[in-house]
Formats: sequence, C-alpha cells, structure tokens
Amino acid sequence: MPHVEKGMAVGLFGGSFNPPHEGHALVAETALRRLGLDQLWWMVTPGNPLKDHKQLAPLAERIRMSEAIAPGPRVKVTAFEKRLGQSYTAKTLERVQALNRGVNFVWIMGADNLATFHKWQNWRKIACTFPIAVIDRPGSTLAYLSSRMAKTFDYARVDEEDAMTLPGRRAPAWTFIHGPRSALSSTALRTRTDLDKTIPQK
Ligand SMILES: Nc1ncnc2c1ncn2[C@@H]1O[C@H](COP(=O)(O)OP(=O)(O)OP(=O)(O)O)[C@@H](O)[C@H]1O
Ligand SMILES: O=C(O)c1ccc[n+]([C@@H]2O[C@H](COP(=O)([O-])O)[C@@H](O)[C@H]2O)c1
Repeated sequence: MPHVEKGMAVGLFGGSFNPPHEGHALVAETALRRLGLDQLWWMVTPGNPLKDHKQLAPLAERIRMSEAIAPGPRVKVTAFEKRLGQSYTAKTLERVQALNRGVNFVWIMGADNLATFHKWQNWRKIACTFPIAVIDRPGSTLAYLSSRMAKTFDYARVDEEDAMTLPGRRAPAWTFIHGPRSALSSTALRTRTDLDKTIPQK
C-alpha cells in the first residue's frame, strides 16, 4: 500500500482499467479537487468479482498503462489487492482501515457502479466502512434516484456542496458529484481495438 500519514484525506479509486482512459483520469482529477484529497490510490484490481475475465489484460499491462495516464504526483497507482490475494472490496477496505488508523479514506466510484452496488459482496458493510463519493457518468446520472444503495442510505447522503467535508465524516456518508463528464469507456476502446484488428492493413 502507498505510504500515508495520519490525518491525510485519501481517495480509493478501484477499477479494472482494461484499458485505462481519459474518463478515469477525469474522475481522479474531479475527486482530488472536489474532495480536497491529499492522495488518490488508483487501485488496479486483479479482477472485478462480477465481471467475466476472459478479455482482461494482464495486471502488469493494466498497471503500466495506468501509470502513463494517471494525472499528477498525488495519484498513486497500486495493485496491492493482488498481494492480499483477493478482490472483494469489503475485505480490501477492512484491511486498509486496519493498517492505516487515523487516515480519512473515501471510496470513489463512477455512477454506473452506484446502480449495481447492491450486488457487491457485503455492500452495506462497505458503505459503513468509509464515506463514498459517486462521480457522475453519462448514462448513469439518475442512478442516485433509483439505486438500492441510494435508497437504503438516503439518510446518509451529504449535499454535493459539502463534498469537501466527506473525508472527515464517519461512514455511512455519501455524495453524488456532478461536473465535467466523459463518455469514454474501456468496453468501447476494446471494441475499437478489435475492429482495428479486423481491418486489413495497407
Ligand atoms: N467515463 C467515466 N465517467 C465516470 N466514471 C467512470 C468512467 N469510466 C469509468 N468510470 C469509473 O471508473 C471506475 C473503473 O472503471 P472501469 O475500469 O470498469 O472502466 P469502464 O470504462 O467502466 O470499463 P468497462 O467498459 O470495461 O466496464 C469505475 O468506478 C467506473 O464507474
Ligand atoms: O466486492 C465486490 O463484490 C465488487 C463487485 C464489483 C466491483 N468491485 C470493485 O469495484 C471497482 C470497480 O470495478 P470496475 O470493474 O467497474 O472497474 C473495482 O475495484 C472492483 O474490484 C467489487
């Protein structure tokens, strides 16, 4: 795990990053700025437990590409979940909390993940471990109205104007952050690469 000091505000941005893209960089920049973070851990997962891994590029390649795209020195690309030997977020957050007492962590995810969050292992526990910042994403802007997570933890929703206070809050606490958006997705990039391979080269 990257080095942190007590009292720091640190964002945890987990992802497949298969491949990473400018939409991810925009999420990282938005979170750093709007939450007033000292650091953001760009956590490359060994494999999302809910996703098919057939198309998943090797971890080393996803790390290398993430390092090339991660915006600025406050962003730390890491794959420590691999060393923990698992990829369930609830367990990862438990370890992060146990090893870094006094650090103010925030879990960061795109709005598409808010819609399916209730399918994650121990999702209620995740929401009660660290505050959560949900970053808007085209196609998922209204997820905060209908998702099970948003309904269950409606009482813990923090006004977006107070996003800066999120790292210092006790979980459960979450906010939905609007801002500049990117329509990029790894799926679209993979599809484009596959298409390129089928077009005969001159
Ligand atoms: N364009 C985007 N805008 C906002 N959040 C995003 C965007 N792209 C990815 N994210 C968020 O970044 C995190 C990592 O996403 P991931 O690596 O799965 O990329 P993806 O583009 O969603 O991939 P895929 O298309 O393969 O599902 C997730 O929390 C996801 O919600
Ligand atoms: O713990 C789970 O059950 C779980 C289910 C789905 C996704 N996650 C995590 O959520 C993060 C975002 O995943 P992804 O594939 O949308 O980039 C990544 O860190 C995954 O390991 C975790």
